[in-house]
Amino acid sequence: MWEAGTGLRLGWGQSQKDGRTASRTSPDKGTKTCLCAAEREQRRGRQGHHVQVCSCAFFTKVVDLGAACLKFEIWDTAGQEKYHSVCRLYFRGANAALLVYDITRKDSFCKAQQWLKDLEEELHPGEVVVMLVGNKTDLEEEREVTFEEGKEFAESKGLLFMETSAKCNYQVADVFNAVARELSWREESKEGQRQRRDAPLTLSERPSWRGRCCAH
Ligand SMILES: Nc1nc2c(ncn2[C@@H]2O[C@H](COP(=O)(O)OP(=O)(O)OP(=O)(O)O)[C@@H](O)[C@H]2O)c(=O)[nH]1
Repeated sequence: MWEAGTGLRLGWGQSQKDGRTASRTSPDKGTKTCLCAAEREQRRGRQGHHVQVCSCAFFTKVVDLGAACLKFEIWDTAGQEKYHSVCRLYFRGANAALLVYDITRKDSFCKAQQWLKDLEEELHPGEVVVMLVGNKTDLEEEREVTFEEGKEFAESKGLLFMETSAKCNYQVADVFNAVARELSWREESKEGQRQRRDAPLTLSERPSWRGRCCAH
């Protein structure tokens, strides 16, 4: 089994507008804990465990890709402003991050963009798989961020993108599978590069193109 290092950081819910109450609360409150919970619910009885600590929750998840298994160590960090600085500590050493926003809150989408800037300060670009996740697709009639807006922003920053509903369990497992596939693919291509670099030079092979000396 290939272990994905120190794991996946889940960040950061930014808003709450509950469908039942339509109440607006802190723009830092979001949907990622439910996304994790939905994912855990789906694989109840399978591998993985969950531990709650003050500003974040920790759990593990194994994704089976067929050729390889990835074990995620997932930190679900609190989105609220008061935990902002402590949550930054969890970015370090991460292999992947999920930036979760609420599609019914524009400010949630903006907050996700701010969190991305923080993430970029802590992590080397290209080294970490980041997925932008627009959650609460079940509240389509309250949508404030279009699918295209999310997708365009994600593409402009080289992020993976998906929309989910934790409530309806829509595309929740797909988020984790897509991140696992991307991590696995990147690992394979790094391994391929290493092998090509370390391959011994075979002197008996003729180069396909024979350059002429500049003097002739
Ligand atoms: N309709 C709907 N509501 C959701 C969905 N996901 C989460 N919620 C609701 O959104 C609110 C916030 O969800 P949480 O998952 O606790 O948010 P969070 O991002 O973890 O919040 P912090 O940890 O405080 O940052 C809760 O009232 C959830 O019931 C969803 O897919 N659809």
